[in-house]
Amino acid sequence: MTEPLCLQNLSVSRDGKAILDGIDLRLGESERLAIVGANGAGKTTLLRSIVGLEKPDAGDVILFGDVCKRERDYRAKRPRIGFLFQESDDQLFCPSVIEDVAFGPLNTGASEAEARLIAAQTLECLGIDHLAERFTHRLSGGEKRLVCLAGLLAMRPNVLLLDEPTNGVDAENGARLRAALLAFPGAIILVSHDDRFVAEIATRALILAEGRLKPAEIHDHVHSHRHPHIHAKPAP
Ligand SMILES: Nc1ncnc2c1ncn2[C@@H]1O[C@H](COP(=O)(O)OP(=O)(O)OP(=O)(O)O)[C@@H](O)[C@H]1O
Repeated sequence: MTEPLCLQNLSVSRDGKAILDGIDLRLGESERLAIVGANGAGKTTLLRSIVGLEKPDAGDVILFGDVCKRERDYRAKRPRIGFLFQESDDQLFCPSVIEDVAFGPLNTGASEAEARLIAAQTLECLGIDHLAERFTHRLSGGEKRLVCLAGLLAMRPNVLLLDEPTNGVDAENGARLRAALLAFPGAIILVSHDDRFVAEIATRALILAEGRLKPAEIHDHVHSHRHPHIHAKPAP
């Protein structure tokens, strides 16, 4: 498959302030890349730029080998990219869980019966089939995260962009999330402040600071307790 994502010299600013300042990034087709950095560093802005929700001042977003400039370029690629928003309530909009997860397949041509079957299978794979008939707005924060992920996985995307997937997720659902991501065959960009989760999932890490991406090292070592760290790589 063609490389799913390439950013070339991408710059995005807001109110005259550079948020992303000449970002270059290539993502391999089954790579799991973590992007870490301080609050406000621009991680969400970077994810939004990838799917065309931010308009760059300069540079190129190349998705699956095609340069995307206009909304219709991005629209053609979005079904292949699952974007987990930082806020689950921005993502869930159907009354019941099963309807929400079936929405994507239904919207891309599956029959109602097929879409519900895909949704039921996806919920089962994630170990949350017991939530199928629940009202989405009555789920807990952690349950909502898993249901949002189910909605993305039901689309069988090539890439997942995950903005703080473990927010509000307890240990049991965290284990479900981890298993699902490790089994996912496509590429992942994981934005997270959860160093332990990053250490478990990511095959590469980058730090976003001052609008630029720098290589990071992932350490996951044991003292008296397990204690993962992620920090900037020393200059060569
Ligand atoms: N809609 C907006 N309008 C104006 N400024 C914004 C908007 N959204 C974000 N910003 C600003 O852009 C900068 C980057 O925000 P962004 O959400 O990308 O950071 P982040 O690294 O994802 O932060 P966090 O770790 O807190 O989620 C911040 O200074 C933020 O205040």
